[in-house]
Amino acid sequence: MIQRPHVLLSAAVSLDGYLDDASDTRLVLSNEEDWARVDGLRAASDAILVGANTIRADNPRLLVRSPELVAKRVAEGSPEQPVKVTLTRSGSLDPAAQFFTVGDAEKLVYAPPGVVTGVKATVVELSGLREVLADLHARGVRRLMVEGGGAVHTQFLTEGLVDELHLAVAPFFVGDPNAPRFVGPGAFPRGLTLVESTRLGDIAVLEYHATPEPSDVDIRHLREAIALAENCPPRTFRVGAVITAADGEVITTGFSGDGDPANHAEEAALAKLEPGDPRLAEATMYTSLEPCSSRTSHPRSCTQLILDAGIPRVVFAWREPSVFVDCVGAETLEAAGRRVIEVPALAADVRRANTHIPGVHL
Ligand SMILES: NC(=O)C1=CN([C@@H]2O[C@H](COP(=O)(O)OP(=O)(O)OC[C@H]3O[C@@H](n4cnc5c(N)ncnc54)[C@H](OP(=O)(O)O)[C@@H]3O)[C@@H](O)[C@H]2O)C=CC1
Ligand SMILES: Nc1c(N[C@@H]2O[C@H](COP(=O)(O)O)[C@@H](O)[C@H]2O)[nH]c(=O)[nH]c1=O
Repeated sequence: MIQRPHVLLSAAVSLDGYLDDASDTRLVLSNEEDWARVDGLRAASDAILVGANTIRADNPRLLVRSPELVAKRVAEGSPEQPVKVTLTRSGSLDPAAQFFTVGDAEKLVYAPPGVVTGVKATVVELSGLREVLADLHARGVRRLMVEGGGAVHTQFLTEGLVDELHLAVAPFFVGDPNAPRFVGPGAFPRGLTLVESTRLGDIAVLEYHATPEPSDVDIRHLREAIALAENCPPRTFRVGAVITAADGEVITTGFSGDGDPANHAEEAALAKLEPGDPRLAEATMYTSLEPCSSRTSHPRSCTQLILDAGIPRVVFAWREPSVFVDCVGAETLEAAGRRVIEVPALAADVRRANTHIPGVHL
């Protein structure tokens, strides 16, 4: 299983959810007390990440400011300052930006090959965010603070890669649609629990923890299952399924019509394994649609197949609508003691693959 750092996402927002105004100068939302809180979060991190646009717009230093906090880091055996990290596709970064020129911290730039030149930093070949996190972990980063901006926050949240979210809410409105928002449109699949709310003068600080299920690994495999449905003919429901072993490794996949035109996705995936495969006892079934609970084309429903295979955990995106039958797959599995996790934030992607079915709309 790929290891990644703990990710804490931090932002200051206006009451209407903006990170900045649309002017050339940076909007300060935090007050002194709040900056001190942010400094504490930086000091507790191994690395701080911002998007390239934040470097271009704000020219941040990304340093721990308090000498006491710096001394505490050193006393604990950490470098004086956290590693600075940025992401860019364009490579458009000014070598004179304070990100590169202020402080002795290590600087990492994740970018496609050849686009970044002239900066005093280690340039690492970029693929996806998960690969960035795996690379940071391999470099010893265990706690990553993501400071923004909105494009970066949106990606971390929609990929389910945020463990903690700390939001400072300033008591005013920006009210300008040209200003950057905290997050853009997208599917936000993980739940958040409010664990602390603190008042710092006029600033409200809200601290959330991501719910453990669905995890980022669950989100990744469920999206793989949803993508598999693209292989299905538009005959009946177009569904994809992925089964993983206890270590998260994919052991089989399937989609509607795979192997036999009447096969359901879960059935097709299971048919590729030996009956009684011992990995199934700790497996997770990811399926884009709730497993069916009754059918005419084959003798056993997918719910029954999952029960018979001994799969203890099922993650799905879209609860079956009552188009053909009233499905009770989720309830039946739960009643049998199986763990069932529904991720409705991803249901729109499944509906999109099924608009050929009467009554299914986006
Ligand atoms: N209030 C607050 O707490 C904060 C406010 N801000 C504000 O946010 C605004 C900036 O936010 P925003 O415009 O959304 O930009 P971001 O800072 O999120 O940066 C976006 C840029 O980062 C790069 N990037 C993002 N994701 C990836 C990826 N997966 N792979 C490669 N490169 C990637 C791209 O750079 P490229 O274009 O070079 O390819 C992209 O254009 C500023 O106004 C700033 O003041 C920022 C941080 C905190
Ligand atoms: N404006 C704003 C934030 N902006 C963040 O702080 C960074 C500035 O870092 P530095 O140059 O080290 O002070 C900036 O690039 C952005 O990531 N953060 C907050 O907590 N509150 C605020 O009001």
